[in-house]
Amino acid sequence: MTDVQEQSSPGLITPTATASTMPSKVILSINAGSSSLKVSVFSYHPPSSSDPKALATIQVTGLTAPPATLKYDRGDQHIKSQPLPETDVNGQETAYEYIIQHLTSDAGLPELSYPDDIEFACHRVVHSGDYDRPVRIDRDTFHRLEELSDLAPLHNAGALTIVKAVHDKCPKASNIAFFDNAFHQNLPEAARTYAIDQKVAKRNKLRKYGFHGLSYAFITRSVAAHLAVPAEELNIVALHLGSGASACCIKGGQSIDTSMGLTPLDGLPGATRSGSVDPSLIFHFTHDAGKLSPGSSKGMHITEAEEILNKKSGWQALTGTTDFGAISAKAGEGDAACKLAFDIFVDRITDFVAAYHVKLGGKVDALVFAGGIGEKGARLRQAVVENVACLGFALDEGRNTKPDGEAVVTDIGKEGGSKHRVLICQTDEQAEMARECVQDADSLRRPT
Ligand SMILES: Nc1ncnc2c1ncn2[C@@H]1O[C@H](COP(=O)(O)OP(=O)(O)O)[C@@H](O)[C@H]1O
Ligand SMILES: CC(=O)OP(=O)(O)O
Ligand SMILES: [Mg+2]
Repeated sequence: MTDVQEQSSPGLITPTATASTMPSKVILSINAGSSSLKVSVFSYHPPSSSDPKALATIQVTGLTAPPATLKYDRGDQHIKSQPLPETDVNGQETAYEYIIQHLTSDAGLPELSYPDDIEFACHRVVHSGDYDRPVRIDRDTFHRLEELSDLAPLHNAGALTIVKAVHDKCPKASNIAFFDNAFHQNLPEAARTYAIDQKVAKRNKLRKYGFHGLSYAFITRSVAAHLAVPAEELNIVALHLGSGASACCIKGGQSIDTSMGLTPLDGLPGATRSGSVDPSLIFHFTHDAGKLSPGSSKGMHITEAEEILNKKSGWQALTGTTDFGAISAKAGEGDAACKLAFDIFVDRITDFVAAYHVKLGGKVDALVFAGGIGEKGARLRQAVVENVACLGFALDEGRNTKPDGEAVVTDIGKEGGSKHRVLICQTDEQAEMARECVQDADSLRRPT
């Protein structure tokens, strides 16, 4: 990748001229994570359903560890990285406004000069309840997804704020929701059922849903292609380690278990999340567990218990920062709190890798690291692989510390010394949405 100066503002191009000179259509793929907003711009040529072409990716990261940082890549050029003043960008909504303004005023991206150039806006919606396929968001679906905000308190509301902004500012775009839990829809009954009164469970839809599914779908396809194995035959243990972290056991290309549950709180700890704890712990932590937290809003009711476990725990509570890169570095320098946070993460990840290795009967094509920490955290990968060495995993130290930054999938396993492959996959939830969108474009497009 080369660094280039950003081009100045575009000259005025009329929407008609844009449409007549640009026969391709633009897809905006929007991924509202718990600490970041990542937006990619794609073009595609209807009616072709071949993979859309990535034009640009812009991301605001570190929303929970201000100042947030902007990173912008167009084509294969890195355009800029810069911190953003907290007064300008301090949450999903302001981040989106900043991003769309930035994209439409970049002369180097003539395909997206006006909001109306966007045909499809794809939104990553973490919790879908019962929807198992992407849906066009109309008034009815919007309200149904709004009702689920309580179950994904760090995600759904932020994503829906952006849906509203796109709807207001780009009225011609079709807004499509892609669901993070859809990949896990065929979890075996024993894996998805909690041992509670089944009448209540069914009535209130209390079961394991699992998340990070767009990422796991991308990982499954990319790793299968890399290993030249049909996706339907691929067995992997995949780790999506970002601000929210999860593990997934993928057998024959399908999720057969995953660490997140009814909500993204369960399983591994994260930036501000506790991960699994004894459910009784919260009643000893505070007597106000069941009271509504002041963080509740009209559209989202969360209790003190949920506020504490989702937003006041994890790396933030243990170390004072949500930046796992910094925690890793300080752990290496001997900082006790950071070392403990690092060791807790490694310990919990180890448990899932071991359990999923057994669920796959030891027939594991690869252990796959993905997400911000999985892709960039060499120390973390090394510590995890050392812990599961007895299962037949080993790293090539050189490739682990200096993986190929450009490849989607990189092999970091020890050649001849690792029974199972160890891979890094640069996962791309935005690309996954755009690809699924193009494949179903005719049924997803809003009627004219
Ligand atoms: N070099 C690094 N080593 C370990 N972790 C890193 C590194 N660089 C970034 N990270 C971490 O990646 C996490 C963000 O992951 P990402 O997948 O982008 O988040 P999100 O869940 O918001 O999509 C943050 O905790 C960040 O500190
Ligand atoms: C589901 C989830 O936790 O997502 P993220 O890691 O993007 O916050
Ligand atoms: Mg993410």
